[in-house]
Amino acid sequence: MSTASDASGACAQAPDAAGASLRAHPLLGPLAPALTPWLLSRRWFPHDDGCGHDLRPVACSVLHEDDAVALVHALIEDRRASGDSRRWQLLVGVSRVPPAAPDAAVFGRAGDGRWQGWSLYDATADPRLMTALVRRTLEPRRGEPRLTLAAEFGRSALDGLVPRALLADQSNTNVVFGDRFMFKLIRSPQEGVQPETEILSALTRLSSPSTPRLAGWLHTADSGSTPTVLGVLTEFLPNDGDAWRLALTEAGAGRAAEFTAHARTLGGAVAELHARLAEALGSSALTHRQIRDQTAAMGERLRAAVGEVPELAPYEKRLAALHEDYARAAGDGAVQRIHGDLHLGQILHTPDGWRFIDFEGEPARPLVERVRPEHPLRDVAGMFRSFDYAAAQALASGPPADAAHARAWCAVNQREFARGYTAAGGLDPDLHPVAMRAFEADKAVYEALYESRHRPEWLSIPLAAIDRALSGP
Ligand SMILES: Nc1ncnc2c1ncn2[C@@H]1O[C@H](COP(=O)(O)OP(=O)(O)O)[C@@H](O)[C@H]1O
Ligand SMILES: O=P(O)(O)O[C@H]1O[C@H](CO)[C@@H](O[C@H]2O[C@H](CO)[C@@H](O)[C@H](O)[C@H]2O)[C@H](O)[C@H]1O
Repeated sequence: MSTASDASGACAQAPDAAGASLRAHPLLGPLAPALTPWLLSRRWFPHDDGCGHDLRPVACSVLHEDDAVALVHALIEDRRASGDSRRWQLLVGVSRVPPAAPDAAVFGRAGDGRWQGWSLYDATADPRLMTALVRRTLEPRRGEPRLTLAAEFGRSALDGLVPRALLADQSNTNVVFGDRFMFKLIRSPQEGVQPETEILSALTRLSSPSTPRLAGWLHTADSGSTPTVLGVLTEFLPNDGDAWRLALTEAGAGRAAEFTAHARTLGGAVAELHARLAEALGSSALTHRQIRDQTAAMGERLRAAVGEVPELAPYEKRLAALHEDYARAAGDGAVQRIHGDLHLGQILHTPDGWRFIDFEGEPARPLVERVRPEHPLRDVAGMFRSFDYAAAQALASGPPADAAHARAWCAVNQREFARGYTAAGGLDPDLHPVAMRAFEADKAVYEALYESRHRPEWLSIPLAAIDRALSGP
């Protein structure tokens, strides 16, 4: 597919060009002119250079239809000019009259065809359609659509529960069913073992209190092919927010000591989570081969990120040297399943203590990489990075910005977190400085890629951290 760049090098590809293949599809064709620009502008859809997208239908079915409203399920592949390709999952509502959903969810009207002129919108925002999704997939009819909700409870448990979409779209879209269940629609599903269902299923069998219980999962059910997990249903955990909100609130209000106490208990909770993950899914000694593979993977991620985020280029050699340092220093550690994308926003503050959610791993990575056993200090490094983000957000941006105060707040909370982690049986990060430096840098490189794709205005946070780490003594 040809793409055009303007004089500044920015891409001038129109959404029309990206959606050419969708327009030829019998069902999606009339929806494509409105659907394509909406998809390209979602928070969960990567905004790299906005260029070179070629969207193609993979599967499409009508999950519900009456004379007022329809629910269309679609899997769409985005083939990039760069050679990458990723799948995206959409639930589109089609309504004859203005839909039972907030205005912000509505993105246009259908062109010609059976729904000509009907409103198009994100169906996750419509309680009727989310109820229809559950009914239809709990008891799929023979033939199309081949989607099944495998439920770990009696079928009636969801009856009468009113669905409500969470407003904050992150990597996925979450819908609460009557404060009893949380349904996560995975926006970029991949074929194969899905880490969140695998981990939550194992921890649920163990009756682990660290996480919500797994209640079910939505998956494709084509015979002969590996299922793709499309959604995850868990127990809803009543909470008064996550650790990220708490950190920003308390740091912003100058109540530093309060959060420092939380940092310590967070460390303890992560150590307990790691112990439960090892018990449920095993652990093994880190081998030379794994060290080589991990080092090579960090190098590949770095090269790919530099290709997409030119601001990383000046640091590339020094970052690669940190990977080599890790390869030389890594010795007699152990690997096990970890959270994989741990940050303050993944830990809910509940009346029963800290609870961990979102075991998907880093959403941009292939599933095979996300289910590998890893060094547990990777999660600790993720948390250290998150304290840095919180400090940058709460203390180092906006007036009165105070970079020195932010750095001190971050350091104290990292230290307390590490103490809590070690006291509860985790490794002492201070005894593994080379691994910690490599893992924090690797995470910051991932974050630079994530921010440049999804929140370019936050890119300076990981870049500043990389700069500090490499300019230090
Ligand atoms: N089991 C749960 N109980 C209560 N709230 C939850 C639960 N799971 C997720 N949430 C809420 O939904 C938000 C997004 O969930 P998450 O799994 O992190 O989605 P994403 O993959 O899009 O980041 C969380 O920040 C939290 O507020
Ligand atoms: O949406 P997910 O929770 O699956 O994770 C992705 O988005 C996160 C941001 O929402 C991102 O986390 C980064 O920003 C956080 C602050 O918003 C910060 O606390 C984390 O340390 C930082 O990595 C995460 O990397 C990404 O995978």
